[in-house]
Amino acid sequence: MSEPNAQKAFPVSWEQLHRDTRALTWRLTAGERKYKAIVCITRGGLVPALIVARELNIRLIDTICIASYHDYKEQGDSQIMKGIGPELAALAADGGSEILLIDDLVDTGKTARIVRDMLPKAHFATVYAKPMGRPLVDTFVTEVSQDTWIYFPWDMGLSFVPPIVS
Ligand SMILES: O=P(O)(O)OC[C@H]1O[C@H](OP(=O)(O)OP(=O)(O)O)[C@H](O)[C@@H]1O
Ligand SMILES: O=c1[nH]c(=O)c2nc[nH]c2[nH]1
Ligand SMILES: [Mg+2]
Repeated sequence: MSEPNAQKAFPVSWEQLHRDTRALTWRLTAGERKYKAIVCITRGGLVPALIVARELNIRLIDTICIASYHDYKEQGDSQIMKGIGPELAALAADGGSEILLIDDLVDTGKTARIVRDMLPKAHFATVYAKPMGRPLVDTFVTEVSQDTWIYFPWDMGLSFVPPIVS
């Protein structure tokens, strides 16, 4: 995130994520392109990839395992722990024109740049986008400002909320 001190919160429930990811899939079906495989960027891309795979009836799914936010909200060096597997070598050979790359969001675009370099012809889709990363995404659903932190349902739990007026 470019402005770590100026933060707005954008909490996303499971239902909203499901709805937004279905909306992403509808956008993906609007184009002519057909995909033979999904490559999701773990871990955040796993849940959207499940939903898109179900909607597009794609069963060939691989992962690229990258971590860059080691401490909460603090970006460090990107660690690539796994690239695409040998089963997808033939599909990746032309740069991935029949591969759909999925992540939950783009923020600074650092992760997106790494996967785009690996598969330059793949279609890159995310559910959410921030302005710095947006030019690197082919299809997304909702844009939030750069100083917004998106809270995903797997990172949250039910807790007491103090009344507005006390
Ligand atoms: O555009 P960027 O600034 O690179 O940020 C976006 C990436 O950051 C998050 O992943 P993270 O590295 O936190 O790992 P995770 O998916 O395992 O939570 C998110 O899931 C994206 O992959
Ligand atoms: O849960 C998250 N929310 C975000 O807004 C974000 N940006 C990068 N990585 C992120 N992870
Ligand atoms: Mg991630």
